[in-house]
Amino acid sequence: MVHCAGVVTEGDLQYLSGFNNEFASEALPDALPEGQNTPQVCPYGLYAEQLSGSAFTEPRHENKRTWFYRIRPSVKHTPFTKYTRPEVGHPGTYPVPVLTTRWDDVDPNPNQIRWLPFKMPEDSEDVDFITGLSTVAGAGDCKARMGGMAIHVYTANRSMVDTAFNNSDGDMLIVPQQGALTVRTEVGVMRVPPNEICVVPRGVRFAVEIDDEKLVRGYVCEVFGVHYKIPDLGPIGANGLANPRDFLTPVAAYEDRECEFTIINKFQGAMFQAKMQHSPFDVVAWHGNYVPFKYDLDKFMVINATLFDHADPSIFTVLTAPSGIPGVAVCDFVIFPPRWAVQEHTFRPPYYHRNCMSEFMGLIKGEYEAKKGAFLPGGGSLHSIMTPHGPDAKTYDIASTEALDPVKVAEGTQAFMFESSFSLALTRWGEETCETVDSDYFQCWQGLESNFDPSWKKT
Ligand SMILES: O=C(O)Cc1cc(O)ccc1O
Ligand SMILES: [Fe+2]
Repeated sequence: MVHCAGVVTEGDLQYLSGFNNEFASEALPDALPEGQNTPQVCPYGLYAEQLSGSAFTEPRHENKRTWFYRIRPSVKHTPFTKYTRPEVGHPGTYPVPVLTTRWDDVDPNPNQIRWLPFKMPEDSEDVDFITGLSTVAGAGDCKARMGGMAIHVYTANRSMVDTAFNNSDGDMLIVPQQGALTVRTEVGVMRVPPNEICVVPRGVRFAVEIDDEKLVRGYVCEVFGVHYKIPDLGPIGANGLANPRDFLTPVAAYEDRECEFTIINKFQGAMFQAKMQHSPFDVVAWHGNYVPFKYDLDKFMVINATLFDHADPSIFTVLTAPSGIPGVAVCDFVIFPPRWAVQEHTFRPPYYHRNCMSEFMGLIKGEYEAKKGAFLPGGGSLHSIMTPHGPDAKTYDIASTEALDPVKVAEGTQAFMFESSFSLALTRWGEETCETVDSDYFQCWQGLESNFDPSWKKT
């Protein structure tokens, strides 16, 4: 057997390793045209089709496109018509999902918000990734394309069948919390279990399949007008945090299948559908750098304070969707992975703070170090711009008196944050319909008593 460096095999799937590489992949030998993109006739009688992820004229290092060599061009479909998602859910058990980009649904709410785990569909409901997607919060305009984002949660108990999603609005970062997803895309197939994440760039068609009879749940961060990148490392050097080689892009995989297929298109926040008589997953070969990818969060090379004080969470940035302002993100995807805490004479948990950024947090597994036992996997929290937050009273008491031995913190845990420079607005679904807002959240800080002692003396 020949081992090809840069090709990673997981089960029956193969991936190409690297971030933002110029990749090439063919499912049949010689399916990629040699030396040019658009030959008069392509190998195997395929059609050439370019998918652009940047303006044609963007600087070379920002330029993104992929050439598909496919059985039929994507344009062979019936006209788009308005699509209404099938009614699923009902108040009291599984709340009706709502997908929106309207950020004035409810009055602004600066309060600290915590959600108990988002509710799963019942057996009697047929819910797939698309019908079970609900918008929790967001900001910015998907039309202006000057930056913006939407946070969604998905819950599902069915695979998408003969249906693909085409999001014309934004790139989707998908964070599975429960249940593995098989993400079938035009580029190839990815298997994404919890503790891995994937990104499907705007316009790349995909379908989410789940294992039989399983319930799945997770979080999605959609960004408008920008793409996710790995952050610059500055003085950290050439290595560290999320290393480029650990990002995996699927190899070409095609199906030549004639059947009635539905393309669901999210365009300017509205949903449309078009029919085609074949599978859109018919790309036999492709080359380019505008591709979906996945990443295993356990591969993150953690850097932290090794002597004293609490480092800002930007050291845990996995991916960033930069705004045009240097160092300011439309959204950073930050994790709080297992790591050693060794700081001396330090209050080790997150500090109390008010931030000029919005912080949405989710929990994939375990418990979060600032709110042990009270912030649950599959739930969430939102600490809006300038809204105070920090460890709960119990965490404060423990962390201000504990012996500061080296300890492994967050073992078996994976909490994450979508941190945005946008002032995120809750949707009605996020604030009411979802039925999991924990109205007692503020109580967790009410036990923080004054320890002030004016007679205190330096020793
Ligand atoms: O609020 C939070 O829990 C997230 C967070 C963690 C941290 O270690 C420092 C700042 C911060 O916002
Ligand atoms: Fe915070």
